[in-house]
Amino acid sequence: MRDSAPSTAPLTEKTDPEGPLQPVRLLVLEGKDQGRSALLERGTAVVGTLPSCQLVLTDDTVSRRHLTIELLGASLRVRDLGSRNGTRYLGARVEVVEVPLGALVCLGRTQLALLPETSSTERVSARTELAGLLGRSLAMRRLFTDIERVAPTGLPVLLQGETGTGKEGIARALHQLSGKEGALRVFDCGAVLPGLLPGALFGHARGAFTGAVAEAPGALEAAHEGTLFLDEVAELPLEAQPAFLRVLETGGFFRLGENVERRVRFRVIAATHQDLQAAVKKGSFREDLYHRLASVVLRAPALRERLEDIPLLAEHFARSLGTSLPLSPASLATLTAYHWPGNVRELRNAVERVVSLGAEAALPRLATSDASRPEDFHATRERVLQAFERGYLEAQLARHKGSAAAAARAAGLARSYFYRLLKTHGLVPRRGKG
Ligand SMILES: Nc1ncnc2c1ncn2[C@@H]1O[C@H](COP(=O)(O)OP(=O)(O)OP(=O)(O)O)[C@@H](O)[C@H]1O
Repeated sequence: MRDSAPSTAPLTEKTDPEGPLQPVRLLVLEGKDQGRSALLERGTAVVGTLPSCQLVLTDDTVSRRHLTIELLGASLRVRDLGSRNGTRYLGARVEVVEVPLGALVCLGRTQLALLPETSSTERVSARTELAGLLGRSLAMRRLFTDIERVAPTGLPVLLQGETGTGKEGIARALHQLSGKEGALRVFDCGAVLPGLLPGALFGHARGAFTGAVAEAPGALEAAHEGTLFLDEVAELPLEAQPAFLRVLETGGFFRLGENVERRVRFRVIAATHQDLQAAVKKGSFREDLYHRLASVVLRAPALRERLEDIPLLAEHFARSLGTSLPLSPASLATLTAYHWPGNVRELRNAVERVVSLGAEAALPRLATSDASRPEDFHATRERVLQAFERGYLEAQLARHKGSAAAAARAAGLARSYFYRLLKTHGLVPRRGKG
């Protein structure tokens, strides 16, 4: 059989209905062999510590022939070869799993990225944390590289991304790594009434408007020599936009009710979850201001595009609540199958619920509330089932002290079927306990 007896030479090329096979780079992101890589152009590659493998690793948590990776076209099939420490995908131990291009797979302590060769591997950072931002996924590692490159330039940055994806965190990281002496000043354009916004941004003189009993500086002055983070920038009223563009271009501005020009120097980072170019087309956002703000555009990826980050973030949030979060494979599968419309913020809330209510009470709400996810049914089903089966079998075996016969009885399954399931998941009942 081709998969169970992989050779080190490329195997027969497959024709795939989804198009020609594109080469994939197997790149070690974490572990003893970090940076080591191999190109898979066709067929199947074996990864392990034996010199005959296509990708040879020296990590002693990796087996001699640990797994195979088969090129299928738009996806890859990863098959564990009965390794000692197992193969993990999205936190769950897997035997055979079909993964998309760009997936991360763990072999013991080694983390392997399966990258389309066309995408630049040089942009992938080796770190999993940057200035308070956590991320293990490729999307976040690429973002880390971009942040490190852009931070010291002082260029305006436009952050785009859904709500809760961490745009403010990215702005803080850019500021922290910029070397600027001044502070980071957050100004949320959506949180101030449009009529009060110019005063809050530019400051005002005494008596500039009813209630202005004393003069006050605005956010611009507070950001002097630092960074102004303009959140929800699409909400900046059209009337305030020319004056704001002017301060970005010349550094000069007027407080409301004053005719003496003041000068400031700051870096601007703007963020929005809206399509700002569409707002330009619609006429609610000035095109010249858009171009000024969008010198560099960084995208904060949605959580469902970086499922590999979920275990890391969940543990982080649990730690910050002073506890730990041992998630069962089934809980992890629920978390990775969910659509996360509220992104990392919603994950943080879910972890809080798990910590106070327990996974059984908190997680089904996610599993049933996700009617909106239209895609990836088969992959999701496969993932959830695999993780559930394994978690269930492990728990039954543990409860019955390793006796497969007793566990099968308790589960209401035929013993032969139970054994087949154990074999599929690479689980071994305790010797003599059948
Ligand atoms: N990569 C990350 N690592 C650690 N924490 C994160 C990360 N991304 C987001 N968070 C956390 O998730 C929460 C939401 O993040 P943040 O407020 O930065 O999102 P946002 O994109 O600015 O949201 P909004 O568009 O609603 O303003 C915060 O508690 C933040 O600390």
